[in-house]
Amino acid sequence: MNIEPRLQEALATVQDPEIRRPITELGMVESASLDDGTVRVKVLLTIAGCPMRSRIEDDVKAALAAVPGVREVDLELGVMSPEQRAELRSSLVSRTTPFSDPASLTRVIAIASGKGGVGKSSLTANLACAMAADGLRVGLIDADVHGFSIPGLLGIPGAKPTRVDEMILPPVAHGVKVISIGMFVPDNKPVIWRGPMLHRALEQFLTDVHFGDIDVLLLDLPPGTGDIAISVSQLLPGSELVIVTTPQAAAAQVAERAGSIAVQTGQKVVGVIENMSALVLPDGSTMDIFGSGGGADLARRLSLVLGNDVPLLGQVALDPMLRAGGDAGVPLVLSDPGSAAAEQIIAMARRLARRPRGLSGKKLGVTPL
Ligand SMILES: Nc1ncnc2c1ncn2[C@@H]1O[C@H](COP(=O)(O)OP(=O)(O)OP(=O)(O)O)[C@@H](O)[C@H]1O
Repeated sequence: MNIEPRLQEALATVQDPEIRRPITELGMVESASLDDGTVRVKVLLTIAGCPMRSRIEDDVKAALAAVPGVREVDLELGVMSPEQRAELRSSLVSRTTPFSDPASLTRVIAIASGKGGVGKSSLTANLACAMAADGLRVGLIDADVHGFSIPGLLGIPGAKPTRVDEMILPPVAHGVKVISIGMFVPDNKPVIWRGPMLHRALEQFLTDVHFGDIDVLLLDLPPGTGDIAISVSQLLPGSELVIVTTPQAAAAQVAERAGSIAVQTGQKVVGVIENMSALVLPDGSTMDIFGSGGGADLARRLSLVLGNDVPLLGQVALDPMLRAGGDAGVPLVLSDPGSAAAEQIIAMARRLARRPRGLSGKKLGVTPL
């Protein structure tokens, strides 16, 4: 198809909001021509009833209207044929788990905890948003199969992924591509799957969900050392672990077990986060509701057990606003980035995402002359 360069250029600025690639690259522009100030353009949606229809419509019209000499935009919307969809799918999806490829440059970080309720999901949601706000391309898998809460924490409780045949497009919240097992079970029903089913579900997330090129993939693991933690280590052998604990000694002891699985799985524990640290009272004094020292203690013990330095990445104070941000679906790092708890999380997000990475063994995609 021959499209005038000026129109082609304008249309290339329009992205499919879910796939996040220019519509010109996705075969969505069937035709476009300029005649006496009027552009006639036909755009093909990936599926009938595409939820992004009006957004694409608006973006195409705005992009073309800005081309000098264009007075009117006559936009026709169509739907891709099954063959066109198959072509799009094969250009986007690899049937293997892309993140397990040793050449993948996506950093995969699984957030784990020993006990439940220590704030692992809240921190994962905040870390993901902090990274995205920093300009990184971020994916987030809510693998907390029995206690999935990420969609709610990110303000998209009822969101469903768009399916294009076998390809699954993750909803985007606050710039983060999110997929959760909760998006596939109707009416908040409990997930009663065990081992092999969970493994298969995770595998499907990793192969069929189109995250595209992302810098970081975060996984919110269930608490403890169950099936999912093992599956993550098998499906993503290069993944790293962050362990969340409270300052309480008993919680840190349970968390040590979650971190110690790295001895068996060969994963690297890249740090400990202490959450629910001292509450700052209105008069400026502090109160250690859950005791103190658990994070530093856990980091020290894991360093001994694993034989490498496991740092305490940071301490996040108990902060009612952090809880309120989760309830409202707007993580604290976005609603009040200047608060002490948000600053801690933002600093940890930078530390985790911006670590220099060893490139040994990775294909760089360049050929020396
Ligand atoms: N730093 C904090 N200050 C105040 N409230 C917090 C903080 N961190 C987490 N919370 C609150 O504690 C509760 C538990 O947090 P969250 O659901 O994130 O824990 P979790 O470890 O993911 O639990 P589970 O794995 O069992 O689902 C939530 O109500 C959350 O809003």
